[in-house]
Amino acid sequence: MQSESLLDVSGLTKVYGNKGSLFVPRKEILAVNKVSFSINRGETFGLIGESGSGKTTIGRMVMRLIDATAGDIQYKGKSILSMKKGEMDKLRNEMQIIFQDSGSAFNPRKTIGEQILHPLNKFYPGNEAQIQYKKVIEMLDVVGLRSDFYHRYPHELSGGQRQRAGIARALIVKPKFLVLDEPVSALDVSVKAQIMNLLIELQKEFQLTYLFIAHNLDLVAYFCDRVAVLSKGKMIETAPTIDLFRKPQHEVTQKLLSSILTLDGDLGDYYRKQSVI
Ligand SMILES: Nc1ncnc2c1ncn2[C@@H]1O[C@H](COP(=O)(O)OP(=O)(O)OP(=O)(O)O)[C@@H](O)[C@H]1O
Repeated sequence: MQSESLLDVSGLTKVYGNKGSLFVPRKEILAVNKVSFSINRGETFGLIGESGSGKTTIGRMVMRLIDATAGDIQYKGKSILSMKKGEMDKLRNEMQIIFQDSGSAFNPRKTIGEQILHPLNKFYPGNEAQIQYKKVIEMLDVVGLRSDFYHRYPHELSGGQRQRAGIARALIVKPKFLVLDEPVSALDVSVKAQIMNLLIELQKEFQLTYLFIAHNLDLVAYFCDRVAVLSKGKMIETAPTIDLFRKPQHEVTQKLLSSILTLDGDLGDYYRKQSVI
């Protein structure tokens, strides 16, 4: 693995708030408080913390879906916060996001194939329809869906299949960096493992770099190279995954780890086998 950094986040801060009025008092929430981290090419960097700790807000700022209040985000050494729209649009195919239920973002009235094809048309306009169609079929195959899924509608797919389709739609534009915002939280345990394995295979195949957001540690141990722990908007600990599991420094991290110790069945066994707990 190359150790050159792909993404550098420094002093990133987000304050949510209303402006206030005569009748509504001004209220501000410091959701992310001076967070800094770097992600190396090919690495999977985990961001964990309890609900409301600011993980999703960071993921969205990195994707520039929302504005940062302060700080900087550099992608390949270039500040994305100061990029003009045209420049950012070009970057959009390199940076993609997968949500908890990517399927909910699909239009219920269009087929899966049409919707996977949509970003392809946007980023690579003018390609012949037949070539575009072939690319979509190839991508369906990459994520483990048969070609007939092209003509299916979102409601005809299971949760796991929809998440596969969501991953196909993100990958069709050949991204280099993916924000995975709780990508398997909404899925059944057995499907969770399949999707996680798929993400691991895809990372190898396409040399992807991941920012993996999760609210607990149950998948982090086998998925992430390094992990950062967030609490109330602040990054309280960051370490290679194995170190974090063996020697958690912070009370919040210890608490998150203790929830794994009580895990029943497969995952608990998995961690014990790996000697991480
Ligand atoms: N659009 C918004 N307007 C106002 N406050 C918000 C908004 N989005 C998030 N917040 C607040 O910002 C803080 C961080 O929220 P965020 O969703 O980033 O946390 P999270 O760690 O991703 O939580 P979860 O695991 O529940 O998704 C919370 O206090 C939340 O209530």
